[in-house]
Amino acid sequence: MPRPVTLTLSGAAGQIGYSLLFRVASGELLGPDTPVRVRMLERPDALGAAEGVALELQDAASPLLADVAVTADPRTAFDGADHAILVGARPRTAGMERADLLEANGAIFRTQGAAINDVAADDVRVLVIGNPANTNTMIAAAHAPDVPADRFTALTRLDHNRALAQLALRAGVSTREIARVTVWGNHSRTQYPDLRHALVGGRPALEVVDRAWAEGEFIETVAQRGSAIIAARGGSSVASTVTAIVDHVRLRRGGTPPGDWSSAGRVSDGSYGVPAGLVCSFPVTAADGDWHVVPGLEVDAFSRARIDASVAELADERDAVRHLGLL
Ligand SMILES: NC(=O)C1=CN([C@@H]2O[C@H](COP(=O)(O)OP(=O)(O)OC[C@H]3O[C@@H](n4cnc5c(N)ncnc54)[C@H](O)[C@@H]3O)[C@@H](O)[C@H]2O)C=CC1
Ligand SMILES: O=C([O-])CC(=O)C(=O)O
Repeated sequence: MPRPVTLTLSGAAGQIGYSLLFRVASGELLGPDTPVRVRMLERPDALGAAEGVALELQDAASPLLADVAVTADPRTAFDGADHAILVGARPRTAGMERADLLEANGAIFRTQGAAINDVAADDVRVLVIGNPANTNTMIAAAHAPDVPADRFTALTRLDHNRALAQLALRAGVSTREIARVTVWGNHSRTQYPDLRHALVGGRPALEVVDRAWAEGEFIETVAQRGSAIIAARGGSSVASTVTAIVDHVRLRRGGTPPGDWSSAGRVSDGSYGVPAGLVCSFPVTAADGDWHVVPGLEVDAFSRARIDASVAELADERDAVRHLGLL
């Protein structure tokens, strides 16, 4: 057996945490031969619930679970972390303005970023799920100056999977037949799911589905899927989010298939005209355990306008958190 890796999960007693931990125990996230030390980070008032999840995790009797611990202290939780999955966030409640949400979550991600900087393993990889995911990632990375910025990603694989599924339904094919879908921008309604470079059975997607659908209904369906799930279920996506987390981590570690790519929110280095420092979803390949932005894709006027609109929202969020002193 290889040495155990340490995985720290914030929000471990929440819906996503409750489901994800059992995918860790089964070996789906980190592989069937990797023992894991799980560190569950929760708010003080949810420690009891987190302890209950830890008891259930023990009852999974997984040979891969080397150790499970629960804490409300970020510095204890991230000590030696190889993988940090940041799910815990303050949800928007009645009467909260957008700025209140940014402020409450900004404070959480500032503290956690600083703790990761100080005590996590040197090669830590950080995946942020808690919303607003892109801006939370930017704040965490900004407070971890000793950790290379490209070790931080915001989850947009859920949006990517939603795009794959909608295209597969429209084209009447399996998602296995589809490659090179991209989600650009913010994990919000302004995101741009892009079929310009996508392939269906090796053919350009825009020769298989009609352009009006690709530029209209498709984008709206994918971008508003989170809201549609909330309206239908009375709660936000959980199982599909966990599936996307598993996809993201497995692809990063195992590599994206030749000729295909995924999407992930990355600290921009200025690629595709996205201002450096913003955390924007890009097309990405994985090799040797790292994500790389796919270079050199043509961006036509339609795509440019869509990307710019989502990037403008990211810049607004950055300005708001700067104003709050969180950057
Ligand atoms: N990026 C994406 O694709 C998606 C993001 N999300 C976001 O993921 C987040 C979590 O969703 P759920 O698990 O369904 O919510 P939830 O409310 O069931 O769980 C959140 C958990 O985080 C904990 N928490 C809050 N502040 C914390 C802190 N400072 N430290 C540690 N734990 C803390 C809470 O006590 C709670 O147990 C939400 O922000 C949601 O909007 C959800 C679906 C998709
Ligand atoms: O809006 C939410 O809280 C859930 C979410 O991010 C999504 O389903 O994409």
